[in-house]
Amino acid sequence: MEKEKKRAKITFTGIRKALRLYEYAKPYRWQFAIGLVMLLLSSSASLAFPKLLGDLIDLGNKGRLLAEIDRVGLMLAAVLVLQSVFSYLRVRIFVSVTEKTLASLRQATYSHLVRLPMKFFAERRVGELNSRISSDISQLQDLFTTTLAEFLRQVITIMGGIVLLWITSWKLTLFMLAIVPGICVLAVVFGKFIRKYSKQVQGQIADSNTIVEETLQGIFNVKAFANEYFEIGRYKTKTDEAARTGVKAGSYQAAFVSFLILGLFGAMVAVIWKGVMLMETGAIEVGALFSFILYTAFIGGSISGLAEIYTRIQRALGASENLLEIHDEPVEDIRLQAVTHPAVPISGEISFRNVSFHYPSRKDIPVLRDVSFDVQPGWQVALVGPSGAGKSTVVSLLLRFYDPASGKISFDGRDAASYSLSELRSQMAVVPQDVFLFGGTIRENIAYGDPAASDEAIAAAAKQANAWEFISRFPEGMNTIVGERGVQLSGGQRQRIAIARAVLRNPRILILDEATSALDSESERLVQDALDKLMLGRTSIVIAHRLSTVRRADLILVMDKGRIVEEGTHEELMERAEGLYKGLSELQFTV
Ligand SMILES: Nc1ncnc2c1ncn2[C@@H]1O[C@H](COP(=O)(O)OP(=O)(O)OP(=O)(O)O)[C@@H](O)[C@H]1O
Repeated sequence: MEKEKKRAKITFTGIRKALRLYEYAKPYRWQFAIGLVMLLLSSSASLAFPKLLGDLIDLGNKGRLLAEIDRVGLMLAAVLVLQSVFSYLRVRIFVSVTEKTLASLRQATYSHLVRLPMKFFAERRVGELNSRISSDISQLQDLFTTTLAEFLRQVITIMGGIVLLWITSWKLTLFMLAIVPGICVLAVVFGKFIRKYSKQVQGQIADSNTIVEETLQGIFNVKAFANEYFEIGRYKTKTDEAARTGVKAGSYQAAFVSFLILGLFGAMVAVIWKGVMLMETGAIEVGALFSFILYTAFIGGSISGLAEIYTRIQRALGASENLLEIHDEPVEDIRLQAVTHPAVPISGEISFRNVSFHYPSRKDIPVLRDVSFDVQPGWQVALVGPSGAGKSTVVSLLLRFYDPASGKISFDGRDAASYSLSELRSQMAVVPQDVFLFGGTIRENIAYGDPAASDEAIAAAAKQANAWEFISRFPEGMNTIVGERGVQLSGGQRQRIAIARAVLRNPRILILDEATSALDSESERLVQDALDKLMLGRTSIVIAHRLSTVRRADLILVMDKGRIVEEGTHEELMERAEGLYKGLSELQFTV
């Protein structure tokens, strides 16, 4: 339903909206204008053809062919040369304008996309966003390089053709115009009908591509669950559906083609019939009739081409609407350069005052209820509690991925909302449970903590994170490529890289999501030791699963169903006979 509405809107406001994309072409508008002039010249040159050929026939008819053939032949050759030169320039200019425009559109879309708030990504699928950047922009490429030029060429051919026809014989022109526009209107209506189907096929193909992408991204899970059959079935359903719609669209397309053939050839026959009748009365000569028929063919061809172009323009409008939807989403206030010296350095004091929160996608389910706590600079705070209690949500709010629905979060006594997002986040570092490594080298992955860091600083961070020892054992050392998502490294090694990243960042607040899966004891010792060094002298908020972490914490916040149900140190909480903490600690937090 929602999609239907969007399609209908394309016709009315689509063009005006899409013109906003003109902004990206603006720097090249003069180049584009020259391209348009070239287009005008090459189209006009092609219009001279039928006229010159008609002249040639008339000359032959009057027996003056030998005397004049060189003149007409030379003119035809000149027209040919001009047309090819103009066309060459037009294509070159249009392609260059398009490539530059689309590059800046791609850059603007991407830079907008990555600055969108978490809420946006939580509600959308990666495949869908991917296709916005790739296929929607390619649709526009088509529009700028060929469709628009074709459209203008056809319009010039139709208008210029009609003017030239009128000069040759207005009677015959009127007769032709009585037939052809009717066919034109029918063709447009028919084209519009077909467009509906091709859009549907496109959507279904996009859906099936999302399945491929998700399956490949989650191939580990697919295989582990032996769910290949399920994915194959899902893909089959979608592609069969697309094929069915495609076949249906194809049968309409076929009917459309035969309609055009019948209509256009029928019109041609009628024009010849009428022309020959006029020739009998001496109103038109044979050469002129010949060029008249050629012009009519040109015009007919252009009109039928227009229907196809109409469809392509509509498709491009749909694509630009999709893109503009991303551009219309409000971005977070993110600075586009590294924050080296924050204007307002924070000390690491944190306070939550009566914070309540629900995720924007599930407004009726409260996730945090009236959460209040205070953290002094340098404290180690452990968040514990059963799964779904809201621990990760507290961290998300701390990072300001979301804003609380009510209540206040402050850093150093100042409202979190009053800090610039980039500055605030630049003073925090996260060591997540599931470490994400990019497909580059180990050095690049560590440098993600501070892209401007020197090689020495990166090596020092690796050493402090107890990662140096295994990195130096690789023949390529720091330049070792980690596979996609770091599959070539063990869990413990990945964690130490993430720790090195955080060391390099030198944050005031460290956020740590402890791994639930047990590492072997040696690896565990190395990771723990690296973390201990990292936590020293900064505030750390740990989603804790290990008893050793909680024992040492300055403050333990025990969460359950979105509330803080107990708080204090390990000793204090163990004194509560019936406490949730006591119960959890007996399970050793390995939930
Ligand atoms: N992006 C989201 N949109 C909607 N609801 C969410 C989202 N993320 C989490 N939730 C819900 O919020 C609640 C708290 O989730 P949260 O991840 O904070 O719990 P947690 O204590 O960290 O759990 P775990 O220990 O299992 O990671 C859960 O009920 C969860 O379903």
